[in-house]
Amino acid sequence: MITSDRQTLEARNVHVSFGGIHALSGVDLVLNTGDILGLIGPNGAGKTTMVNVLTGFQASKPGAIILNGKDVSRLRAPEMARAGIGRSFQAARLFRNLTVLENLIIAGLGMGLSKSAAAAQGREILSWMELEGHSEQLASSLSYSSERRVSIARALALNPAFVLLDEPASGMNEAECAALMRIITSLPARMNCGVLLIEHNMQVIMEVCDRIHVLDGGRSLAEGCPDKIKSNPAVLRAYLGDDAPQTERTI
Ligand SMILES: Nc1ncnc2c1ncn2[C@@H]1O[C@H](COP(=O)(O)OP(=O)(O)OP(=O)(O)O)[C@@H](O)[C@H]1O
Repeated sequence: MITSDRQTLEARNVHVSFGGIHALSGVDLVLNTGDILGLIGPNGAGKTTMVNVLTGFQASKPGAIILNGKDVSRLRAPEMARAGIGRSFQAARLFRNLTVLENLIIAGLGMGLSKSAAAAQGREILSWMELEGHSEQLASSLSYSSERRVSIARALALNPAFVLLDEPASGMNEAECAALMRIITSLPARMNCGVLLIEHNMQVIMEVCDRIHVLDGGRSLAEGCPDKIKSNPAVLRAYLGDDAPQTERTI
């Protein structure tokens, strides 16, 4: 059920280590419904690990995930999804021998909808994602770009309050990426959801996001609106190295 209430997802003091590698060290992050938050940083900064923590695929020790004031750190991935935290994966995980609409119906059924309600919801989401023409197509026969869109559509069919998208446009050409970003921009108003977006194309991130959180080496480097981030000297150094000019330079 889509509500108009403002909801909040918080990561507090998140720590994740893999052996001796500190993937995340003391990261705080807040995502509100209605907002698009960009999560950026150089390779290995900890972006995917943060998405894994927020969606219950990875534990944070110490640290906590707080959903609307309630500690949900102990929930595992399927429970996080039911609690309203959805994600898409870098590789689409569709039921390949089912149609596109059937993939969405299964997600809706899993959320307790009747078959007709799940089908109606699925058709609506396919229209948002500009995929109406593909509803009866087998998932196995989709083009790469459509398959990625369907995987986002399926995440939306779980009716999440928060949608975490890890490089959703990776491998797409410029036009496909622009079309997808136009759709992503419309999601907060359509679903009253919050979107967390990982994307390496800085121009895209600056255009699409309300706020941007920058990670570097597992630590928070900066957070703010795109204009502030693109002229932040510490962010410039992280992306451009010590050669970054000190003034009047943006990403
Ligand atoms: N399962 C794992 N086992 C060991 N090390 C890992 C594991 N997952 C991530 N790491 C390490 O943790 C650090 C953060 O990785 P992560 O994938 O979160 O970064 P990222 O910012 O998403 O990088 P990229 O932009 O390259 O996708 C990296 O040093 C990575 O090698």
